[in-house]
Amino acid sequence: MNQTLLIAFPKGRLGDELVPKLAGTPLALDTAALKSRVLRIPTATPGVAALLLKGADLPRYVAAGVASLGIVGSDTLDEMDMDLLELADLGFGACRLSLCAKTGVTLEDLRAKPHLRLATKFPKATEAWLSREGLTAELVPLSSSAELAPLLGLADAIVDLVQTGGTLKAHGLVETAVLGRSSARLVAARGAYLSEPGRIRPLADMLLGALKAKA
Ligand SMILES: Nc1ncnc2c1ncn2[C@@H]1O[C@H](COP(=O)(O)OP(=O)(O)OP(=O)(O)O)[C@@H](O)[C@H]1O
Ligand SMILES: O=P(O)(O)OC[C@H]1O[C@H](OP(=O)(O)OP(=O)(O)O)[C@H](O)[C@@H]1O
Repeated sequence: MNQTLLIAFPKGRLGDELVPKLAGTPLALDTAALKSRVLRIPTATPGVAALLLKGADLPRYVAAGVASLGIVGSDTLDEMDMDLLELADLGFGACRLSLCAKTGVTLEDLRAKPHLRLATKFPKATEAWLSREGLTAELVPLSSSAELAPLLGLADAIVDLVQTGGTLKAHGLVETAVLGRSSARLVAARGAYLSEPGRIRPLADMLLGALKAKA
């Protein structure tokens, strides 16, 4: 390969799951570089490197063709209008997007509120659910620690990701409705993938093969 191929790698939870899965495979990330502050990490395959990115920024690198492939949660993809080709559901990073309220507050209680306030960093999925349910609400934009909002009166309920349910429990909250499910997806820029399949498809196969071998 004459030009380095870049894979957009997620930082955070998905990256924490992905890095060990790739250890010992052709796409293992260089451990010394991972321990440094460097954000472009060589892999075990010459000519292939990883860019460490936050989920919310990652689709942009792929859509622009800067990265040939990316790995990102479907919850993030669903919030963004990016023309990406979804190549595979990688299965890990599974969680659900749920409406959650204080224990004892039911979905009917929330429906009955004349002015419902929902705190979330998922406005698109929340608006879509509200519209399906025939409800309206004021959205309170938050980017983290949403569980505090109902406890402190900033909102009546939250729409947030739930995996183990441990964070909800620790704050006396319960799920009142599941809006959707999420897992890690392998994505490519539609144009680049279709016009240069000979370049990107072998890389996608290498990644899928590496994950399969370690499964
Ligand atoms: N319990 C969970 N809570 C949040 N995200 C989860 C969970 N389980 C799996 N995920 C996946 O991990 C992604 C979020 O990872 P993380 O919270 O580390 O994000 P990030 O990219 O650092 O963004 P931010 O800090 O803005 O949330 C989600 O988009 C989702 O696909
Ligand atoms: O069901 P659980 O397994 O407890 O996971 C759910 C929690 O994890 C995420 O938060 P994260 O730790 O990413 O922090 P954040 O509040 O900054 O998003 C999510 O927003 C929930 O708060």
